[in-house]
Amino acid sequence: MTAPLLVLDQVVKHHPGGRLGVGGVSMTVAPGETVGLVGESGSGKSTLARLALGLLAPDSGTVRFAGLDPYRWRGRTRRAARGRLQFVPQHPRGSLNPALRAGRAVEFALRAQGVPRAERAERTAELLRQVGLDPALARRHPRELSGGQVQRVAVARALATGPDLLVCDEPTSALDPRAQAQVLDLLAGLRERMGLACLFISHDLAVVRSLADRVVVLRDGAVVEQGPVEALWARPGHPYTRALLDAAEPLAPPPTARP
Ligand SMILES: Nc1ncnc2c1ncn2[C@@H]1O[C@H](COP(=O)(O)OP(=O)(O)OP(=O)(O)O)[C@@H](O)[C@H]1O
Repeated sequence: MTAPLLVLDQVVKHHPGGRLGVGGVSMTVAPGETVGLVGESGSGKSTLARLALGLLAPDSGTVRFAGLDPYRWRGRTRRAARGRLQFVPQHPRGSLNPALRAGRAVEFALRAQGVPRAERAERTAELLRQVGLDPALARRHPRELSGGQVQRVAVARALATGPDLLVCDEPTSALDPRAQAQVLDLLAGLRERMGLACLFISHDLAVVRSLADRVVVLRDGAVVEQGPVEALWARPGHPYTRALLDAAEPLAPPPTARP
């Protein structure tokens, strides 16, 4: 069996003030696998994402990406490993500099990876095409792009470093249904074409069902249940999962299915 890319083992994290973020979480993401992380607001999803990305240190337990502790990456290891693990945020407008044209955001990511200046414009155009955007949009500022287009730029920027795993924290929840369906299609396509693994965080179970291979259900910082997506939908083993499923809205139809 292939070794998992991301491993969390008995991870505990309290926030300042003593509030529990996650309390003993163990989970994995295998190469090429999409794992949905679901749970109500405050269940610990974002805390877990930040631990996985090495932005927070666990109080106890271990986090490993490709066998290394992402919180302790330094120097050259950091640059190489950081490129393999990328983040797609909920509000990409907030993570793109409003003063910079969209293409520059992607170029900066390429520069950080040591891509020579002469190659950056062409690589940027390639990446924008890869996420379904016209490379001419590279010249626009974020305010001149739709929410869905900005999110695609954020994905292009994440792809610039050649990642093995994307951590996506509610990447579609700020989008209208049409843009949401397009970004979900994009992520599904990246998995098919590039074998990209994804830790996909969402409170929206219909979205998770459409994308994930496996689901991890968090409640109050603990995993109440995890398993393959269809098995979990057919036979939720925990009343909390059942309640989440009962409360789930059906996913809006993809744009092509609309009149
Ligand atoms: N920086 C912080 N300081 C103090 N407490 C925090 C901090 N970040 C998160 N928490 C607390 O940790 C718990 C888990 O929060 P977290 O943001 O991880 O949950 P979540 O499932 O991502 O929620 P949401 O869906 O609302 O984003 C919550 O009780 C939250 O109030």
